[in-house]
Amino acid sequence: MSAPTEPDPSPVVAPAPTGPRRDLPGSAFLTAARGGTPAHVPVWFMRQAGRSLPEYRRAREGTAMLESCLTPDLACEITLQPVRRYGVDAAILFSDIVVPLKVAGVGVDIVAGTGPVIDAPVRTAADVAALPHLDPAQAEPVAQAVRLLVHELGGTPLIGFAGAPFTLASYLVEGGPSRNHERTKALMHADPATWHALLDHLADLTLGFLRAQVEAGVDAVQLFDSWAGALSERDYRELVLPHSTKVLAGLSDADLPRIHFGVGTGELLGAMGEAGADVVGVDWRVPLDAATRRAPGKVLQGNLDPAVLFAGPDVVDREVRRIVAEGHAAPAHVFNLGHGVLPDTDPDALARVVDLVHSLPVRA
Ligand SMILES: Cc1c2[nH]c(c1CCC(=O)O)Cc1[nH]c(c(CCC(=O)O)c1C)Cc1[nH]c(c(CCC(=O)O)c1C)Cc1[nH]c(c(C)c1CCC(=O)O)C2
Repeated sequence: MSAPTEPDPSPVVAPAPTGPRRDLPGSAFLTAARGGTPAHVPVWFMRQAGRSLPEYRRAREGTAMLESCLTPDLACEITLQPVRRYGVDAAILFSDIVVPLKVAGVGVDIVAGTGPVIDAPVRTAADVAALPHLDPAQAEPVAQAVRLLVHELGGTPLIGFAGAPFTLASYLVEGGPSRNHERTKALMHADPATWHALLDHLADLTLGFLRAQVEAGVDAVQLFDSWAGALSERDYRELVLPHSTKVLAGLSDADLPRIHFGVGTGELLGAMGEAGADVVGVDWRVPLDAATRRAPGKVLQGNLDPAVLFAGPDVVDREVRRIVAEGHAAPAHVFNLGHGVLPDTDPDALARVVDLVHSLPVRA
């Protein structure tokens, strides 16, 4: 008879961050994200820092994407650019969802115009077992950028973020961006034990990366499960939700708003809210008054189609007014796009959106 085996010790999660978080009672973003009534409808944009801004293109000249993310002064400057230009109600840390993989030692690069590319895709149990863990010290350049930003931002809150386990797994398994996620779905269905081991590993990595940001002083976090909309609700609930729940639950003691976002997730809005988010991000496919019925009790974030910004000021004006009015059905609303700013977007179109959102009523 074999000796009883020790139970597998679950990875030790760092203790709750105890440092004082900034108190920003005047922040419209934090008030709305907590379900309160802000002085105006808060607005920020996913990918507000990036190629649509000439000052970003100048700052990035000659520096590779991941190197920019890991250079605290540069990451700080790029994060501040859209706050200065637009007067948005929140900054989002300039980083990328593959940064924690990179600093942990996974071979990954971001190829301009393509996205993240992985040197050695992860497809077997042995590949999963060989994945490195994240030592919090490896996140130091990111923590340093957060500390610089908290100092520079004054009353504007800073949103930290990470990629959710499924979206990270899709890049790792496919080896790069994928339209159909076929290798990822093959692994999850053909070898669920390896799949769950992979997602559990990524949940720990993501949580460790978010906690490093929280300890450095971010005021809210967003978990990007950008590609979750590729899944049926049934598969999402069985194969993904427990792992995203682990990440969001691991931050519950930090007392900050947690946003959960994906694209094409109309069918998943309820489940994504159940994962433990305070705020659910909605793309442009579902109007906010319908979204609030699918994710009852959740603050909503969204949901202007980023392509509408190319349709001229009258169309944008009409769409912004419609979205703010539909947002009145939710407990609170944070205005945003339904996905990231497209690189050819005219910054003046975004500036007009900010001014218009700020002028519209918070309640019906
Ligand atoms: C899926 C995903 C990635 N990265 C991210 C996601 C989740 C959000 C989403 O769904 O868009 C998250 C991300 N990436 C970036 C941010 C910056 C913060 C912000 O929102 O302003 C955030 C929040 C910077 C970036 N991340 C990237 C850029 C462009 C790089 C450049 O300027 O050359 C930026 C500003 C690169 C990147 N990184 C990724 C892609 C698909 C790309 C685009 C590839 C390209 O078109 O060149 C992976």
